[in-house]
Amino acid sequence: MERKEALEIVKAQLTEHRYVHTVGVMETAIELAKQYGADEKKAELAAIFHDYAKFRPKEEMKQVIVEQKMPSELLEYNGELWHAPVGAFLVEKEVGITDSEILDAIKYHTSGRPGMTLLEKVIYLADYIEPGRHFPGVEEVRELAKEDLDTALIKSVQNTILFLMKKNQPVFPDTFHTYNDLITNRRIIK
Ligand SMILES: Nc1ncnc2c1ncn2[C@@H]1O[C@H](COP(=O)(O)OP(=O)(O)O)[C@@H](O)[C@H]1O
Ligand SMILES: [Fe+2]
Repeated sequence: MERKEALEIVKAQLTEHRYVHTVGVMETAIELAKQYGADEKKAELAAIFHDYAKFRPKEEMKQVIVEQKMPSELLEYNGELWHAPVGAFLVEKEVGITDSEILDAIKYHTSGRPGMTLLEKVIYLADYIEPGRHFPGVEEVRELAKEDLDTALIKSVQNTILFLMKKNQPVFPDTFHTYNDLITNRRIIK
């Protein structure tokens, strides 16, 4: 699918603000893909559609999670997590994208998962550091992303966990597992 068509499709699903964010993620994801050797076209499409389901009603997302037999544990945690797996499902069903690497990058863009693929890492990180993001710690992660993908990813996952914990919010465990996986495998390499 061409970029223009993909952007038109997703624009209809998003607010203007979220659309601008999406274009930022797209540009950042392509840059990261170039830098770290991921598939640029897949990065482009995964980025464009990563927040496809962001504004679906909570009830609709809940229904998809139940009907598609996604982990029911998701329903016990922040509803903000749901748009990622539900988005992957709807992008296949409604947009017709069938590439499993693209769909998985959408599916895991919020929680991460142990054993993330290169493309999944690129999308997670691009979502975190795109130029429209302004929050404490983002500049440090932008700098790390210039040097090493996993180091930047670890920092962004740590920041996300710390952010939730400081607000006394529950943390969906996949994000802890992502952190443990990244930090453990990095130690083996070093
Ligand atoms: N492990 C987690 N447990 C609970 N909430 C999480 C977890 N990881 C991320 N979130 C929350 O999910 C929300 C959406 O995250 P994300 O999809 O990365 O960004 P965006 O808001 O751009 O869609 C954020 O508010 C974040 O704090
Ligand atoms: Fe998102």
